[in-house]
Amino acid sequence: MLFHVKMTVKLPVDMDPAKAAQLKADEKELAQRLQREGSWRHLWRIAGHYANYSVFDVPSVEALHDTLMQLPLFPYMDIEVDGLCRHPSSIHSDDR
Ligand SMILES: O=C(O)CC1=CCC(=O)O1
Repeated sequence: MLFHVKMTVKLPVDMDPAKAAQLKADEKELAQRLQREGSWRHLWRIAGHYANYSVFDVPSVEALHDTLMQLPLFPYMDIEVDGLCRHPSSIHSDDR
């Protein structure tokens, strides 16, 4: 199942810079592992915002929820999710 996810990062302005740097490093490590494994299909910065648009390919809504919950930045993000399905006019033979 494909999901379009918007993540907006909202770190507290008074967060210890070392803690913020560690969270970002941990987030990057997990995000890159999930990309290599194939479940985090796309990761795009939204220009001008501390936010991203991502596409996840996971077996279920529960799997998406579990994945998002384990992100180190999860407590500091607003997350919006849209489920995706094939458009009848799409010319692509698979969902990539
Ligand atoms: O910077 C972001 O948009 C949050 C984030 C997601 C994966 C990552 O490495 O950072």
